[in-house]
Amino acid sequence: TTPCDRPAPPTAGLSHDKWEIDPSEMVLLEELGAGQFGVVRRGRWRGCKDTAVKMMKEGTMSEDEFIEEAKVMTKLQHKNLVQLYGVCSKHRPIYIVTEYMKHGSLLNYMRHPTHNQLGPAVMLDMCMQVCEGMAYLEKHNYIHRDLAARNCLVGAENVVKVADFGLARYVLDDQYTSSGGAKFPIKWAPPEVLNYTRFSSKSDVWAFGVLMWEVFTRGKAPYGRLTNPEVVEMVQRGQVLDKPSACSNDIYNVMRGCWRHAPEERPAFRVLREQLAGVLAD
Ligand SMILES: CNC(=O)Nc1cc(-c2cccc(-n3cnc4cc(C(C)(C)C)ccc4c3=O)c2C)cn(C)c1=O
Repeated sequence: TTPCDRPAPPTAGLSHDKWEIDPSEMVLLEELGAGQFGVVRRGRWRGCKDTAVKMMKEGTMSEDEFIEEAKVMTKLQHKNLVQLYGVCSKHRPIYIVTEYMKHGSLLNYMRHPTHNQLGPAVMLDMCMQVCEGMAYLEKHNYIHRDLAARNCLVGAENVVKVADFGLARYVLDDQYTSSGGAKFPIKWAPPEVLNYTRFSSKSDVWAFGVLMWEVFTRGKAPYGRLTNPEVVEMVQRGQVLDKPSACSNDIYNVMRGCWRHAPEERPAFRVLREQLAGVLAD
């Protein structure tokens, strides 16, 4: 039998005993795109397991710290998290090997004309799936730090999973890491992150509210063409995003709860899950 028929290892890793993946068992296929760390390609492990392989461009990531953290990340396993299978760290560039999601990013999926017909029920279900994955991270005291529709991925049957959780900590580009940098995700950041870069699961909740807005506007850019300084000014003043037309008042009230100025006033993901379930039922 092909190795994929072997019973799955008790852990998420691709091999039975370690997170170190043997690159000779990985066939690299087409390029999927480029992210913060360089090129990502589809891969085939041991001839049958679909994977995505991030090939870490030199100087983009603090690699040793990440390799240490990878052991923790591979233990985070949930149906709405993109599974980290392991790393190839014995050569340069190092590879980060994860589960493959065939429809790509949630943002592009929502913007795609054929998915533009997705109704509010499907949109709400997608938000609920992201919420489930985030509630799991919250339970494990794990902060994403860059939750947005672009950092979620879509698989078969509208399955949505949260990707690249925690990786922001290992980015070396200070255009991305400093709140004044051009690549800092200002439009997904709450006041305490804008002012003190104080990340928490409650700052992930703020970002989740913006992700809900992205989903219900079918992939619009939050705050339109406003510049980052203009958005910072608006958010400090307590002004929040308007209700998307595809969104009911109940759903918009859930979003607004995520945008309360004080982090402790925002609902935890485990509470958001109940709120969204309540709306689903209506
Ligand atoms: C058609 N199907 C697909 O394309 N599937 C897939 C595309 C990607 C993919 C392709 C290119 C770039 C990126 N990408 C994007 N943003 C990133 C952002 C960060 C942070 C640190 C800024 C959050 C880190 C890494 C990345 C990153 O690797 C991804 C996730 C990953 N996976 C697992 C797929 O199944």
